[in-house]
Amino acid sequence: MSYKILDVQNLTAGYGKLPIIENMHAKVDDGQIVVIVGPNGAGKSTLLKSVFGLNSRMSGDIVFESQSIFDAKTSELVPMGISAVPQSHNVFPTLTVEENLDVGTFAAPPKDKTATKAKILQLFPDLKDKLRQQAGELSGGQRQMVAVGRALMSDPRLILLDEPTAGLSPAYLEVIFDLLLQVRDSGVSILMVEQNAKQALRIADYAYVLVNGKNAYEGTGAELLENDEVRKSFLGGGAPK
Ligand SMILES: Nc1ncnc2c1ncn2[C@@H]1O[C@H](COP(=O)(O)OP(=O)(O)OP(=O)(O)O)[C@@H](O)[C@H]1O
Repeated sequence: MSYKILDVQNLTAGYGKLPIIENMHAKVDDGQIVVIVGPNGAGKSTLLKSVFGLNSRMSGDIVFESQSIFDAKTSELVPMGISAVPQSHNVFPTLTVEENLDVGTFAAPPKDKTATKAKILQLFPDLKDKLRQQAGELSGGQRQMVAVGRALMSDPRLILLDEPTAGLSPAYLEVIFDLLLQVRDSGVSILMVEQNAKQALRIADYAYVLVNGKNAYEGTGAELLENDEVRKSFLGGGAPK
């Protein structure tokens, strides 16, 4: 099977000369949500940073839409169709919601900014009447919508999300995951790191468990939720729900 969107092959990457992830693989196909889970410090964020050109890629390859991006800089990746949402500080609190969305067009202007913004507001209707409000005044969940919305403003085909539900209440968690399903169904593939592993696996088309910088398990979200070892070691035990 060929992977149309992203193919991370045998990747070793880290910071300076220190490797954190080693010989790792991960793939994202068209229209998929792919989730990376694993213990603290496993290297999940490091993988996302490597794909987005934010740290040292040492060996292996990263292929986006059949083209190697192993040596590409972040500033080149956004116009190619990759966007990212960092884990924290991901909105400009003193800018309005609309200004935050507009920032997302700076690195790669969409073909039709008005149409792209309208599409995003259709996905996140909660933001419609808050366009002139400062992003810092919004709830955590709404801020997360702004951050994802901003990433979508460059019309990406792949977005990288680092713990989109970090710090959110359990009620909001479901809201954000539902929205991500809608984003996927709108034609944008998602590679996402998540601490709320059980819930994230429920929406995952495919998932990888990363341990100590190496691939440990992989499968569809449903397969991993039913895997006894994965459940015991990474999902807090208990029967699948
Ligand atoms: N900028 C950096 N420079 C040096 N080492 C780093 C840097 N960022 C992260 N590390 C190290 O890389 C390792 C993996 O960190 P990473 O943030 O990728 O893990 P993670 O799986 O995302 O963890 P968490 O779930 O806690 O966010 C850790 O040992 C961390 O200390």
